Amino acid sequence: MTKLSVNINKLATLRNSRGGNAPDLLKSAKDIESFGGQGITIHPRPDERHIRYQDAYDLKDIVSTEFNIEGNPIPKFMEMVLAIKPTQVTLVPDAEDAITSNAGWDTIKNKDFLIDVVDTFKANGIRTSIFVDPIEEMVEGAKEVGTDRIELYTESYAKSFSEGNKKSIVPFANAAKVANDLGIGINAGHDLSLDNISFFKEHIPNLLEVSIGHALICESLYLGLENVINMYLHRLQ
Ligand SMILES: CC(=O)[C@@H](O)[C@H](O)COP(=O)(O)O
Ligand SMILES: NCC(=O)COP(=O)(O)O
Repeated sequence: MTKLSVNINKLATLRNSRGGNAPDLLKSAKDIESFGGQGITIHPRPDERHIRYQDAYDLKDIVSTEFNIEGNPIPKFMEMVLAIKPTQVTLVPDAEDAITSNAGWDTIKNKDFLIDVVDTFKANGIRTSIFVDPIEEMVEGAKEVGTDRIELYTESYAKSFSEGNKKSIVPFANAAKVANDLGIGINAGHDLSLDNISFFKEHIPNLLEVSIGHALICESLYLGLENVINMYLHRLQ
């Protein structure tokens, strides 16, 4: 079974657009869990345009499933994650002005830096995951760094799949084989959706977790949040 971690960044974006507290992020997180979500993911960015650092602290006592915090391990981010001690931290190399995540780590060039960061989080009992493109050398580099898991950056798969090209799964299946051979856990995320999730899961053995936000919230506008979560759970069995 693959766990579904619901990324609630988009709910924070909606809330922030009016400056009040609707939708109530803490209530939404609890509701998502009661609808069957097996984790809550947030990705605070330095400009706090959606999830704010304070949201992360407030969610600490609310999330009772797996809490996954994603971001670039700048000092402010590291301090926050170490104070909250979520289930998992996912390291993403985003530039400050990135609209959304747009690349995985070069785990070879950044080896020493990542070893320090991963060691720090693991010493504090926090599971680590490193966001990588589906490149076999980057998965091998992640192993060298000592991370518990990788998160496969799935935008290229999602884009090609929507254009009818299913061959884009190949690099992901190859990267997953390397990860499985090396004993690293596999997560995945970015632009996964009700349309493309089943094919992805079918081809990635031992897919432990997917984090999904943008498409899931878009789909919920038409189908309802509880219904959509259950549609994902059905596809991830
Ligand atoms: C790592 C990843 O792919 C997601 O966390 C994605 O970056 C969500 O961030 P935004 O909601 O800011 O697009
Ligand atoms: N790690 C990926 C994530 O949390 C959600 O990405 P998206 O579904 O919003 O593209």
